[in-house]
Amino acid sequence: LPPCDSEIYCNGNILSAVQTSRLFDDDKYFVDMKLKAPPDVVLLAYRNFSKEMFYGRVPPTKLQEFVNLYFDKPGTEFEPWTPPDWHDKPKFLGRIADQNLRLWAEEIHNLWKSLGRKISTDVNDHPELYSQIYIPYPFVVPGGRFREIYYWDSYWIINGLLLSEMTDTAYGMIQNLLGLVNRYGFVPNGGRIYYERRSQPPFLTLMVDSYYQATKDKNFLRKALPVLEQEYNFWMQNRSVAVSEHILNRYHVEISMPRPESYTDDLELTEELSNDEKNQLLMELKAGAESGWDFSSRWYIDGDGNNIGTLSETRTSQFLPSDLNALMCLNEKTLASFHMILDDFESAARFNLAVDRRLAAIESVLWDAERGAWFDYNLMTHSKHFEFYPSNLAPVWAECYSKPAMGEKAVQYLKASGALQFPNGVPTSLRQSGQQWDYPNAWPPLQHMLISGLSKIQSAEAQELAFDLAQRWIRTNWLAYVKYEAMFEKYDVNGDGKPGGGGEYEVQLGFGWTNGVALQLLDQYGSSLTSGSHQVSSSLLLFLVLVALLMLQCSQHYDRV
Ligand SMILES: OC[C@H]1O[C@H](O[C@H]2O[C@H](CO)[C@@H](O)[C@H](O)[C@H]2O)[C@H](O)[C@@H](O)[C@@H]1O
Repeated sequence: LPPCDSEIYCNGNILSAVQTSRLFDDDKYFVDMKLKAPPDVVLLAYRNFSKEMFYGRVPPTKLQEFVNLYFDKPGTEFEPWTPPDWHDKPKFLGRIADQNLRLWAEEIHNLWKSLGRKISTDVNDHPELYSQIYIPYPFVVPGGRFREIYYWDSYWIINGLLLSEMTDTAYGMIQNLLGLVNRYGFVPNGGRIYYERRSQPPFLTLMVDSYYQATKDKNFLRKALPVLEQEYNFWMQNRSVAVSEHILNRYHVEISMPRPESYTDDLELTEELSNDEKNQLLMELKAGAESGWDFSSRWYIDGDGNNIGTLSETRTSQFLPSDLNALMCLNEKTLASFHMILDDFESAARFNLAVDRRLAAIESVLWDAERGAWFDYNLMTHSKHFEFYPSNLAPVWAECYSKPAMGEKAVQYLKASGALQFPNGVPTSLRQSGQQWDYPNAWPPLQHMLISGLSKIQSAEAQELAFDLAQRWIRTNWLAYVKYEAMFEKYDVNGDGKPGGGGEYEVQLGFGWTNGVALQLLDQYGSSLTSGSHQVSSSLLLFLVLVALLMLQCSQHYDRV
């Protein structure tokens, strides 16, 4: 892969000086700014400017002046845009029985307008002035500091858009991502040049499937399929490992620079290390970002047993993740089904064979019959990592297991795990590491995968649990919305409507995947979900009726007296 060679946005003296001087609260702010002059002009100006300073170290006030002179604030790369396919009464709203939830769903549906972005053509004409990667179709961003398209977020965003009957916007987002595969061979983490050497969980095939299920557009499928296969091959060639006779996937990034958008975090964490250790940790942190779980004790190499561990023990590439392999299995099944739809039986057979191999690999390496779930496999200790994560049930979501009894066992595993004791969602783990992909945070994509998986199991117990978790999640989102008039990227399982926290940046509002998941759950369970407040109002009503009766009785009594 060609490295990101921008001496402004990816490496170089200006990046280092601005970030280490902490001119901005969030390192991502600077690398999202637009250049007011071509990079060579800015680089030369900086060289001359810093030469005049004592010892070449530019004082922060002077540096701020330099930044003001040569950079525009983030966000100037967009044109005003309102999705033309937005309309105010998509059908799914009518299927939501609880009036509070229906009105709230309408507001979430409205949010697509404020989260829609169109990149101006100047980014295409002068890419050297921006870190934003030009993509031709408008798209929906997560929100807050996330001012660009994100790979796996887009799956839940697109599912929400399809419910909102915004098929054209969903189509454009998928075309953008297919275009990125044509350009890079895979989909980058997000639409910025500093993200272009790592990916995120590969959900593009499932996005195409969601779009196909909504439109039945075979022409679209025919054009998308070779690109999806290209992406699949990237993951099989660059992100796989053999364990005995099996091949399984992992996250793995071989670039050892600090992440420009989290520059000072990476510098601080690695400053005491030897060069080799530093390079290794920087690669593992990027693999953590590729997993979408950045960061989590899930990737700490010694994080089993009583020891929580620290971020510097991150060894993401040394795990074969249960959820990534479940996703790859579902991708293989979906690619086989696409070939069947297009009457290419030979290619369908090729992918069905891949599914058989994947199932054998998952069941031999990740499945634990005694515990009844699928666990990440540690390549260093050659053993499974038995901590609780919602991802331990990902094969249920992907329906990638060979016997129905395994699904039922997984339900019992979940019930005994200790993760269901929280009224506001299932936590990301049971460890409080201070990282954002750990306890007490609960994330929308994980809730959705868990609920959707349980709802596919036949037993009444699994179905009831799926509904119960959907009700808890909707209540959490709704309570937070009532309190803050906002949707958050993550929530705290211990507060009734409390946003999540921890990690490298402040909790963000918006929020693309949260909205997509809420709309999907409101659609799936809309006839039975409640906001809880009509229960309050019915008890209030009962109380008022009793008071009225009492007053009536009293007045009759006084009349008689
Ligand atoms: O700036 C730190 C990291 O931020 C992103 O990760 C988080 O937000 C993404 C957008 O919602 C989400 O996809 C990811 O799962 C979150 O952990 C970014 O993706 C990272 O690469 C970046 O280092």
